[in-house]
This record gives sequence, C-alpha cells and structure tokens, in this order.
Amino acid sequence: MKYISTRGQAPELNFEDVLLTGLASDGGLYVPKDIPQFSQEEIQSWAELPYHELAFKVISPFVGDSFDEKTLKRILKETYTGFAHKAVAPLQQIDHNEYVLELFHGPTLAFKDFALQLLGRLLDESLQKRDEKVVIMGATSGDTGSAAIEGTKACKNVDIFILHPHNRVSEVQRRQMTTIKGDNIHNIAIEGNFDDCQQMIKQSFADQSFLRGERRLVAVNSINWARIVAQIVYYFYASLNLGGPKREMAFSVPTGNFGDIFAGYIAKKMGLPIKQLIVATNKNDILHRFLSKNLYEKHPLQHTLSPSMDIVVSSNFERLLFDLEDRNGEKLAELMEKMGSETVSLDEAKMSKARELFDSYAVDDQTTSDTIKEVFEQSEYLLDPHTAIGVKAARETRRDMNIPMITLGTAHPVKFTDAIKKAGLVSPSLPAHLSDLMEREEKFSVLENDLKAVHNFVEKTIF
Ligand SMILES: Cc1ncc(COP(=O)(O)O)c(C=O)c1O
Ligand SMILES: N[C@@H](CCOP(=O)(O)O)C(=O)O
Repeated sequence: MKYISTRGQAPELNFEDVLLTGLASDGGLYVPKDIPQFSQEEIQSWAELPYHELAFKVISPFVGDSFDEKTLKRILKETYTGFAHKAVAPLQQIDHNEYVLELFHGPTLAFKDFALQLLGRLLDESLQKRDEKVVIMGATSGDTGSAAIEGTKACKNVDIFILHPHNRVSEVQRRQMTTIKGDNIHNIAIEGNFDDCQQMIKQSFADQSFLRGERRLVAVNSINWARIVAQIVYYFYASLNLGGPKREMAFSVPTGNFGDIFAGYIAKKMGLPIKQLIVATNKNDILHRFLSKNLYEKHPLQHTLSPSMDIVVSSNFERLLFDLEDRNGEKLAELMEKMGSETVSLDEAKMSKARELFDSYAVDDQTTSDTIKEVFEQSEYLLDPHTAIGVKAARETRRDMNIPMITLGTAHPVKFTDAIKKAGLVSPSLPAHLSDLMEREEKFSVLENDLKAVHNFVEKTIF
C-alpha cells in the first residue's frame, strides 16, 4: 500500500513511513493511493469476530508489508483486550432504532484511545526495530493529549510534547495529561486556543531545524494516517452488530478536526453500506456553515461546553477536499492557500457531491445541556456534551426512521462534570483506575503563544 500527499509534491511513502511522520513535506496530508474494497459477502463473514480480529481484517490492507501478519495480530490483540468493556465498543440503545456507540472504555475514557493505544504500540515496534529515537509533538483540545501520552508512555524511544490551550480544557482532562509520570513526557499549556496549538504543530513540521537534524518529528494528531485507519474499524463493528452489511446504517459524529467522520467516509468507500453520515458541530460551526451555505468562512473560536470540539480549522477536511477535487494535488494546494486567507465557495457540482455524502447540524450550549437532560429523563442514559451534540444532530437531520441511527459516543461524561452539572444532573464518579486523579501531583509548563518559545523549550529539554 502506497500513500500520496494531498498536495501532490511530496514523495510516496509506505505505511510505516507515514506512521513515522505527520504533515507531508509539501504541507499536505498523506492518504492511501487506493482505498481497499470489500464485498458484502466478505464483510458479512466477519459478523462473529471479536473486535481485535475484525480490526485486523479492516486495517491490514492499509498496513501492507510494513508489519508482518503475526506482529500486527499480536499488537491488535494487546491493544483491544486492554479496554475495560468486553465488547470494546458496546452499543447502547437510547430510543427506537437509535443507539450510542460507546467509544470511551479505553484507559483515558475517550474515543482517541482506539487509535492512540494502537499507534503507541506500532511506534514502539518500529522504533525498536530501527533503533531510532523520535520527538512526538501533538496539540490537544483535551482528549488527544492524555490518550497520546497514555499510548506512548512506555516507548523508550520517544520524547512527547503535548500542547494544550491554558485553562481551556476540563479539569479531569488536564489532570489526565499532567499527572502521568515519566521523564519523556512534557505537557505545555499555551496561552492561546487550540487552533494556535495546532498551527504550531504544523509549523514545526514545516521547519524542523529546532531538532538539529538529529531526531525525526512524529505526529499523534489525526494528521497522522495511522490515527484514521484505527477509527474506521468501529464503523464496521457497529454495523455488523446491528445486522449490517445487509442493513444500511446512519452515523452521527460529533466533529472537531474531521478525523472521526472521515474514518466513516472511508468505511463507506470500502464497501460498508452507510446511508447517512452527519457532521455534528458545536458553535464552532465552520463545517456546518460550509455544507449548508457553501461558504468556508473562519469565525473566531468560541469556548463552549464541549471543549474538545472547540476548533476552527479542521485538519482532516483537507483529505475530503482532495477527493472532491478529483485527487488533483495542484488544485487542492491552490484551494488550501485560498482557504487560509479568504472566504471560499466550491463550484456547485462539487458542493452537491459533498452534500450527498454528508448532512450537518450545529448545536449551541443551551441545546447541548437540554439534550443531556432530555435523554437522561427519557432513557436514564447520561451523555457527555460532545455525544449530546451528536444525538441532537441525529434527531434533527435523520432521513429514515427505519435505518438504525448510531451516534458515536466519543467521551465518558465523567470528563465533563461542569457540563453535567449545568444540565442539572449529578456527575458519575471516576472509575477505579482514576479514583485519586484529583489528588495526584500535576506537572506542566505554561508558555506564551509563540512558536519560538515552544521550540526553545523542546530544544532545551532534549539536547
Ligand atoms: C470527545 C470528543 N468528541 C469529538 C471530537 C471530534 O473528533 P474529530 O476531531 O475527529 O472530529 C473530539 C476531538 O476532536 C473529542 O475529543
Ligand atoms: N479533540 C481533539 C483535538 C485534536 O484532534 P485530533 O483528532 O487531530 O487529535 C482533542 O481532544 O485533543
């Protein structure tokens, strides 16, 4: 399997090299040259498989010969047998033909564990084989940070630097990152917002001179294709558990960086019958405005009850635009340049293609609170604020009541106690492995919103 850059100028790479990088050298994102296809019969034959075996079927064509079959199977088994729920990604029915796919039974209680528990193990395997040490840099609006640290903390060949917006993640989220001990773990609170953090990561890939040519820079955000690939699996898993592929499914996906929903789009391209994919956003609704009005226009970032989705520039949207531009890297590079500085509309043919693929809906804080309360009163099921946005969007945009509607349950409500209290409900207790989280000692550095300051910090730490 070969990977190409969305901007058409970077060298083609195999899966292992894509895993060991972030942005392509031309500033684009790596995508598979061809998407693997499965027949309905083949998908059907996986109906009884446990999660890790299904993951092997879905992921192995993307991995190609980068990891041998035995190693990949071992790593997948280790990854998913570590989840707290036996089903790994259980479905909870919340109404007639309406479900939440619980993706928060990993160690950090958010869907990011599905990919980052795997990515950490793949990295470890690869770096040990190569006898190479790397620097990881990541930006987080709350969940990627702890999942990335948890996933890579055992890797001896890694120094990890995670940037989060100072005072803009929940207390549980911050403590989950800043209390993990390890000399190779470095948390940085940036006096800015998530977009500032993400921008600094992208700029770091563009100019890596601060690493003095001695270390490779690796991404843990969903700009790294290995993140997306792991997230495709649970679309297959949910569908197979509800009678797919003989039945079509609809998915509603709380969206920030467009990684999780992009994984659903790929699952559909691979042959999974998905009737509807819903982009559910909070007030940072650039994607909803784009899909509904054909206007890509950046508004200032707003802080909401769903902080992990407080994102303006969605990195993975570029991967979709690449397909809408018929995979023409040159045209895409021009479009991305324009989108960086002005309001952009697509031509109508491309826009209608995008609208055939996705519905969208934006939810404000009051409605998020109301939805948490309403679902709890109806079904005694407690949603986290991100999942609540997915459920609300599903209910508002559903096209066919006979098709099962699955909202991705992206985080456990215990991570967002303030939002739960605002909805007038009682927050659950932390699970046993985190029960003393509020007493643990925290370690992080606060830095100004300045790339040079961050690079100096990294340099001083590792050299
Ligand atoms: C809890 C939660 N829900 C939803 C999202 C959005 O996912 P994505 O960025 O893949 O669109 C995130 C992070 O981005 C998250 O942490
Ligand atoms: N919501 C994320 C933001 C980063 O997204 P990613 O999918 O690119 O890692 C977070 O919680 O950190």
